[in-house]
Amino acid sequence: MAQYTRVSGSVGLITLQNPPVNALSAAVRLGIGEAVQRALGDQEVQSVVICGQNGLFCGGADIREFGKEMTGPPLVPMIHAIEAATKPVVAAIEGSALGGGLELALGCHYRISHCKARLGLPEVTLGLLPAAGGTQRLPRLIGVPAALNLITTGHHVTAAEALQLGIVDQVTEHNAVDVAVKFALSVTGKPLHDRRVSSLECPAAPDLDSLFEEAMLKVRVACVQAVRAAATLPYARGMEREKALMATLFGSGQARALQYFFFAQRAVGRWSTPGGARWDTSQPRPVRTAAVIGLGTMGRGITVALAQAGLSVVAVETQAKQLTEARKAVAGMLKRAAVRRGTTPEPGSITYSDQLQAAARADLVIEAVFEDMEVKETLFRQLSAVCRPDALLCTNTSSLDVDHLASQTRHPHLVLGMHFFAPAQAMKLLEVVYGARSSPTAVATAMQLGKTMGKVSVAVGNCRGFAGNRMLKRYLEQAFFLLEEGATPEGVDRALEEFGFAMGVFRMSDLSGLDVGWRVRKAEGLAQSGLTGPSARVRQGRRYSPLGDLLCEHQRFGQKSGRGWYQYEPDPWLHRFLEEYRARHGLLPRRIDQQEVLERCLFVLINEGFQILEDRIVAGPEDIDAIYVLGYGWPRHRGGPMFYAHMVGLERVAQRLEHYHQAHPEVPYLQPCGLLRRLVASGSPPIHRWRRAIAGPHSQL
Ligand SMILES: CCC/C=C/C(=O)SCCNC(=O)CCNC(=O)[C@H](O)C(C)(C)COP(=O)([O-])OP(=O)([O-])OC[C@H]1O[C@@H](n2cnc3c(N)ncnc32)[C@H](O)[C@@H]1OP(=O)([O-])[O-]
Repeated sequence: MAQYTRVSGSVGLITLQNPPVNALSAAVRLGIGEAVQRALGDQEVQSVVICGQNGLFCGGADIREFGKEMTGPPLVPMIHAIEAATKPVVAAIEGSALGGGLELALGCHYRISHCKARLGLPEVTLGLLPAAGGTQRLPRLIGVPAALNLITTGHHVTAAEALQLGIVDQVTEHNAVDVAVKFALSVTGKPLHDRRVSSLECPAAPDLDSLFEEAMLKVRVACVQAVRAAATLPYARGMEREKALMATLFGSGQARALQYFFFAQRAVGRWSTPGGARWDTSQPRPVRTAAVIGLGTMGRGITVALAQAGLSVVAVETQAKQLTEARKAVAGMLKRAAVRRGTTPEPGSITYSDQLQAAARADLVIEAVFEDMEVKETLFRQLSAVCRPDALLCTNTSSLDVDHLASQTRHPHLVLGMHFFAPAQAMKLLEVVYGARSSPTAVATAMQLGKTMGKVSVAVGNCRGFAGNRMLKRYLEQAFFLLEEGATPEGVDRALEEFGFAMGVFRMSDLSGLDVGWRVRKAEGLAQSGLTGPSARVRQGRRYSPLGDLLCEHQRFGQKSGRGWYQYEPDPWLHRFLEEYRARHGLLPRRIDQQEVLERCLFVLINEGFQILEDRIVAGPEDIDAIYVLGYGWPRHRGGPMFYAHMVGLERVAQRLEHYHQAHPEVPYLQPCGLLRRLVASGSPPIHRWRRAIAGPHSQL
């Protein structure tokens, strides 16, 4: 909706009203159109101001309407009508003017922005282009190079940057609506022709062709083609081109996946646990001081993330040398981040200590010591004695049992996992792992703290590997099996990288270090050296590949040792090693195509995702997708593993898993899990219905 009032005698004020972000829904478009007509027809009104309620101009088109049949008046003619108005129209931009919101403002004759506002055309991040005149008006207003940059990256700019670029006419520290009303009074009666952006000539830029060619290479082809139309065609033909290009994008799988993921990231904030704790009934506690115990790579990153979020941090490391190094490294990270942001580093909110006692007054403690249960058990007992009785005690373990650690403390309801991803100061994902006894307040507090640190927090139940690493294990396992059967690391990685992963599984393992997993497998009794014959490839009655262990026995730990699955210097060793390994175990190599690589690696991971949903480790498929896109490099334009399964079709996923299970009966995880089978049997409902379908006693399956 849009509210119309008259203010200061002669200014028609139109306020967009559609909480929370004043998205341009059908009702809002209708409301704006009617209000504009009213203002233009009102004899008393000399000028018009458009603003949004609650300090936010407009978050753009209503993404929830995408993919549904269009209702209500379209956006483009409405913006045209505003631009064609014979009374000056001023946009008062507060909060955000994004996508269709900025395009609406570009249709106005003047733009006044509050200094804290952010502006941008993020459509490309949703697989779309700014098709409400954005690709035609923005280049005419600020020139092709700057417009191309904003449109093809989707980056937001600050009000100050927008002023410098020429997107807005004035920036104010005061109430932008009041300033815009005064401004509207001052421009009453002034000619409007050269204020209509669509009638401007696109400013000439040298060497436009090479600019477009370069931008084309950056893939955002449709956006580039549309902006090229602005530079080369009259406005009306440019608009036709924009519309045609948008039509090709609108129904694409990529756009659907990106829009799904936009909402998935937000859906994970509405967490719930099988015990009945929920985001809307659990109150987080304020956290002002946090302690980090253990200042290795993870501890340092966590310290930086907490300090950047404005908390006081007590950083504890008992080894003197490590403490000195950490202090230097943290200062360096904070400095580099400040330079990137164009600010100065915050004055020290971090205190360092080599004594655990220093954590005594912290509201929350995150331990990031060596991944070893005995070390962590001892630490939790000590923390429980040293810290405040109401302090939250969190572990950054990536796989150890949170319930067991909780049982070492006096207040197990205050113990949680906070599983960060490296580098912890940069990665957007946080798994908040609740144990059987974790209190709703503890979960809410950790979830909120993650958000304060700018992360997407996902609530996950306690199980081996939690959600992300539990699924990863199955994916890695299939990759090893494929090598045994004849594939090469290059071939597997190529298939995954062409699918969209930034790095294939072997390249990724080399980067993170092969010895880490080896140590875990040794502790679990899986990695055993010297085994020969059939028993070498079987553990706990299931197929097991010792390839990763053998590589480590040859001191190939990945990039850190100069070689792993790849040879970082000329070295035919690995292929010979694989041939000998296959011969030793009587494995006949065969040609493995890309389809098999993808299906075996990805469908087994998806199958484990369904098992995790069935075990109620996470509340919905969005949780898994957020974890995989933000923490494990799953290509965002494919929405996440569970959305991908929905796109491929559950029946096909189940059939292919069944097929591979028949070929490899010794790998039980290839068998479609119960939930996947039941979803298929109930007609493969779309992904937004899975949550309801899974929900315990009311299950519809
Ligand atoms: C021809 C067409 C051409 C134009 C195309 C476009 O404009 S494409 C659009 C281009 N625009 C964009 O891509 C901008 C997307 N939006 C944003 O970047 C941010 O929301 C923000 C910066 C506006 C506010 O940040 P913040 O941290 O204050 O808030 P938050 O992010 O937590 O969101 C709060 C709630 O609002 C919901 N919601 C948000 N936007 C939309 C929407 N457009 N629609 C519907 N819903 C939307 C969001 O799901 C959440 O709902 P929940 O979970 O509470 O049910």
